[in-house]
Amino acid sequence: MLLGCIGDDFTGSSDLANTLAKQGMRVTQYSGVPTAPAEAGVEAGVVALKSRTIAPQEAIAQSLKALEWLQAQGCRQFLFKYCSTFDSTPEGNIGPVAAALAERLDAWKVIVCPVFPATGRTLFEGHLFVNGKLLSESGMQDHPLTPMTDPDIRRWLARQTEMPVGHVSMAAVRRGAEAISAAFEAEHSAGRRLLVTDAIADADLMEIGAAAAGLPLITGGSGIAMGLPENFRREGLLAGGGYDWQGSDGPCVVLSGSCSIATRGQVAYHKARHPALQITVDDVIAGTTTAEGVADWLLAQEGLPLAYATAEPAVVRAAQETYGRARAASAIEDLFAEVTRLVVARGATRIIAAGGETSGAVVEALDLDALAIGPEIAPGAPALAAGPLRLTLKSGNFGDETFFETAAKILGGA
Ligand SMILES: Nc1ncnc2c1ncn2[C@@H]1O[C@H](COP(=O)(O)OP(=O)(O)O)[C@@H](O)[C@H]1O
Ligand SMILES: O=C(O)[C@@H](O)C(=O)COP(=O)(O)O
Repeated sequence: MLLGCIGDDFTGSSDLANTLAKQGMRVTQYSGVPTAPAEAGVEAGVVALKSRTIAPQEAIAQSLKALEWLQAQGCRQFLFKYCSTFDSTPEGNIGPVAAALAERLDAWKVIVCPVFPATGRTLFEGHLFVNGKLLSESGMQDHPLTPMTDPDIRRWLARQTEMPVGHVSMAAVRRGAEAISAAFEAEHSAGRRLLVTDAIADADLMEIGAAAAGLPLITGGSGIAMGLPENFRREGLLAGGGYDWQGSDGPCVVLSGSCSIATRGQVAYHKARHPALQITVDDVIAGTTTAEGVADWLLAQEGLPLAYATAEPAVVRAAQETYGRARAASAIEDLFAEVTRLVVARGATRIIAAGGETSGAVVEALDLDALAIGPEIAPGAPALAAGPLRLTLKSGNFGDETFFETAAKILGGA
């Protein structure tokens, strides 16, 4: 294994695995830190954690454990993957985890770059934009767990960690890999260690990737991985070839716990055309909606059934005010976890999950050790395979409104 990756959620990890696979690396995604050594032939290992919104100390502990396993597999470079919208709170967990990994790896020039141009995430003068809007005006300010109210990534990161934050501007990035390396060096000389790096296009990420050759630790969204495989290829270290994808035509269900704008559009589109069951926090907590009931309903439907807790920000806020943010979230996540266990036990072979936390609950419920990476369904969202199961873990804001239909077809082998 050459490149060791730690993802702070399950959708984000599959997004990263997709990028690395498209750039020609043999990738496996692991659910949590494996207990056994990796199988032979894996060039990039992505350890998916569900550490985005847990307590910072716990996120650090899990990330260091993942790092130790990846080191034991022989990795020579490490990547900490977080969200392209920098999903975190003023306490963390991006800053605390990045700082802990940097300390452990003795890394002094640590790139911080959430940019993902294919999904509209760009960074200019340290400010993050989503489809041309400042992060804090993009809808992310209403996220149920990590409301992003400041678009200045340098300022947000500096609230999370005492490790000095620097900046590499677009002016340097546009001059190419050598200039970027020189800018990293200048920041390092000035005592700055977490280097927020501007980029607005794939070409920028390729240059940053080239400048990252040999750096022990890189952090960012999946875009920052684009240029890394080429460094290994140049050294003759990549074998080429990938996973031979085959679909499954078994029963397919869609489970959506994401309340992000793109998912809300997908749910609206889907429920106008397919059977759809709305799940509310009130009903789950009152016990009037049960996992058994939802599973029964899903498996009794024709077409492509959807169970969704997806709701508008005002509805989410009301549930959080009544039950607290954590209780509302875990009520929905625990329900989807149990629904997943039940539908798979009863024969479902295709699962489409929407939302990072939701997908984490779904995959953890299935106790899957390793996921193989199949074709891309939408930018950042690949098809995945584990034994007879075919699944996709869709980040909240990825995919067009037909995503669930398209995913079902690709998981089916189309
Ligand atoms: N109706 C709702 N009210 C309150 N919280 C909700 C509701 N529906 C879903 N949630 C919670 O919101 C969170 C959404 O996060 P996530 O699944 O990561 O989606 P995204 O990828 O869009 O961020 C989950 O913890 C989920 O359980
Ligand atoms: O980088 C991204 O945007 C995604 O890979 C990701 O991490 C999204 O997280 P969720 O929206 O919470 O699924």
